[in-house]
Amino acid sequence: MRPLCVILGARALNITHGRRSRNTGRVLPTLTDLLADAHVVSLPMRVRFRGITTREVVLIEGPAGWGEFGAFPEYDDAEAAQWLRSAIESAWEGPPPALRNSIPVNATVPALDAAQVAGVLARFPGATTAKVKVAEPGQTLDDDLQRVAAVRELIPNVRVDANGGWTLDEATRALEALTRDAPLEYAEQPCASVDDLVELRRRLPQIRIAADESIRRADDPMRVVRAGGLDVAVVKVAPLGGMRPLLAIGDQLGAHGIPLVVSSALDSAVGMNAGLAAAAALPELELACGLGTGGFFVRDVAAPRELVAGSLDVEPVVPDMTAVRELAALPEREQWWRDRVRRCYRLLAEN
Ligand SMILES: O=C(O)CCC(=O)c1ccccc1C(=O)O
Ligand SMILES: [Mg+2]
Repeated sequence: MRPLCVILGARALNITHGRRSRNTGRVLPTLTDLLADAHVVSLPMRVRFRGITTREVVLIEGPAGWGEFGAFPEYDDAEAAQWLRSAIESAWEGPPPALRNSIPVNATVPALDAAQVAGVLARFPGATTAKVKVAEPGQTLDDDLQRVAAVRELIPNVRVDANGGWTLDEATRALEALTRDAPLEYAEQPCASVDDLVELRRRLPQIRIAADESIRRADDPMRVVRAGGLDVAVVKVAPLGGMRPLLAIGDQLGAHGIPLVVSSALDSAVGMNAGLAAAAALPELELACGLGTGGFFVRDVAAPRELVAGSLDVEPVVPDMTAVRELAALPEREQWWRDRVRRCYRLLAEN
């Protein structure tokens, strides 16, 4: 009788507390517990975004709530492990203390025809800032100019996101053209390299430059800051390893006087909880966040969050288990994600 109690007790302890890493101070559950309540879902999208039309993520339930693991499929395990760390933080530690309960978000406009712009913006009621994708492979500067003009007719405050798609000279020409009739709030990742961002800021001192990939995909997210490559920092919870790591980087950016924009990685309603919680915990928030992409899904794992006067409520949502079942990924995709969780978990357990 007695040994059995000890075994059950130890297991219960694992489920509720996991193990706290001596190096990082963060909680690591057992792999068994991590996979016990993991659900792989495939969410159909209304529009092509980042070249994809369905978004697959793993939802993980832990003692503190739900977390999401959705590292983009082409990312290697070392990079994806940060996203798993983030999912574990949400499910085993929960959100940091909130300083606000509602977050203003930007409308996000994919690289569509100008004629489709009004339809997209209709999904962002009350938004006063729009982020427009530009520099899409296969499109021209003229396509970008027409799309941005169509957006400005409905939402004058526009930021653009090139996802590093321009060379230095292309960026210079494009941003001059895009600011001929009206200013841009900022230009997000116009070029891929930090050196080009630095030089672009020197060439176009009147246009604010934001860094996204130079933060989220860098070994050292502060390098672009030290180099002087940005005016605004776009930060995402999962690639930075969680809400608390995001807040720690936010502290450092704040010390440099750089404002933050918390943005989604095309997260499901569960992943969006973490983005909203991180934005709610920032000491300062002056710019609209990129957390309004939930409307891109035909169906999400919870009822869509309503945008009220351009803002989203911070209150976490829990997945609707009927939706989770109906949105379940195909068996081979489920296996692929579970294997990826195992590999990334091993990387986390080593550190
Ligand atoms: O910031 C937004 O408005 C939406 C999020 C977004 O654009 C995005 C979503 C998934 C992957 C990359 C990006 C990006 O900012 O480049
Ligand atoms: Mg971006």
